[in-house]
Amino acid sequence: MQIDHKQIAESAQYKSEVKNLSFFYGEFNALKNINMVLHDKKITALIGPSGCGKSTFLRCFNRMHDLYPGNRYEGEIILHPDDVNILASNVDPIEVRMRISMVFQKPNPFPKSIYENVAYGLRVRGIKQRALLDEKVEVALRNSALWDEVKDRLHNLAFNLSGGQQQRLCIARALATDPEILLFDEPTSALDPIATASIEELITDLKTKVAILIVTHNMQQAARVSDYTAYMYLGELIEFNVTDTIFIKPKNKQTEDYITGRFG
Ligand SMILES: Nc1ncnc2c1ncn2[C@@H]1O[C@H](COP(=O)(O)OP(=O)(O)OP(=O)(O)O)[C@@H](O)[C@H]1O
Repeated sequence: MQIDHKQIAESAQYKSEVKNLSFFYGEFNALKNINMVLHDKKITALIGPSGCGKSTFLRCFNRMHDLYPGNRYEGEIILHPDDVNILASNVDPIEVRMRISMVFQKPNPFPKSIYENVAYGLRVRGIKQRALLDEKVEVALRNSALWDEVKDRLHNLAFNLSGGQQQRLCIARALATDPEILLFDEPTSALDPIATASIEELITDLKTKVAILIVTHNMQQAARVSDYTAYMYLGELIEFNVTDTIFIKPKNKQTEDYITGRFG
C-alpha cells in the first residue's frame, strides 16, 4: 500500500517514515513492503488479526530482531530530525534503543530496586553522578504517574509493586533515557480494568512528550487512545489513516470487515 502523505495531514510533522520495509524470519517473509509514517507527539495504533505482523513491525523500530540470527530487514525506517536510517548496519542498535524505547505486554521489571530499574538505562549510558541520576529517576517516575506511590520506598524491590504499578515502572524505565519514540506491545493485556484505565490515561498524557506506537488487540482501546490507526493483514499494511476514519468510514473493505467484526 502506498501512503498519500498529503491527504493524511498536510502540515503534520513526522517523527519517522517507514519506507518499503520488509522483514524475514529466516525464509519467512513476515512484513511485506510497508510504507507508513509516524507522527510526532501523536499515538499510532497497530491493529489486525493474530499473526498479521503487528509485533514484528513494532520490534523493527528498536532493532529487537537483531538479537536473533537469521533475521533480515529490507527497506528503511528513517528517524527525524537527523534523517538516520535506524536499520542501517552501521547504526548501533544500543543507540537506537536509547532513542526508541519499548514497553512489553507483561510488566518485566528487573530483579532490582525501584530506583535501579529506572536508573538502568542511564547507567548504561555512563551517567554516574548521583544527583543527576536522582533527578532523572524522579522525573521519569513523575512522568509515569508513579512517584507519589513509591517516593518513600525507592530502594525496595520492584517485584513488591502491583501489576499496574510494575507496568508504570517499566514505562518510567523506558522514559528515563528521554526517548523520542515509545513502543507499546499490548501494554494492558495482563492488567485489570482499573490498572488498564490508568495506563491508557498515562499513554495519552505521554504523547505531549513523544511519538507513540502501540500494538493492541483491543479495538476499543485503539479507538480511545490513538490519533492514527494502521490495519495490517498477513504482513501487509492494508490501510492507514486518522483513527476516526478507520473506525467510522474505512476506505478498504478488508478493514471494514475487521472493524465490524465480520472477520478476524
Ligand atoms: N521468531 C519467529 N520466527 C519465525 N516466525 C515468527 C517468529 N515470530 C513471529 N513469527 C511469525 O511471524 C508472523 C507475524 O507474527 P507477529 O507476532 O508479528 O504477529 P502479531 O500480529 O503480533 O500477532 P498477535 O496479535 O497474535 O501477537 C506470524 O506468522 C508468526 O508466526
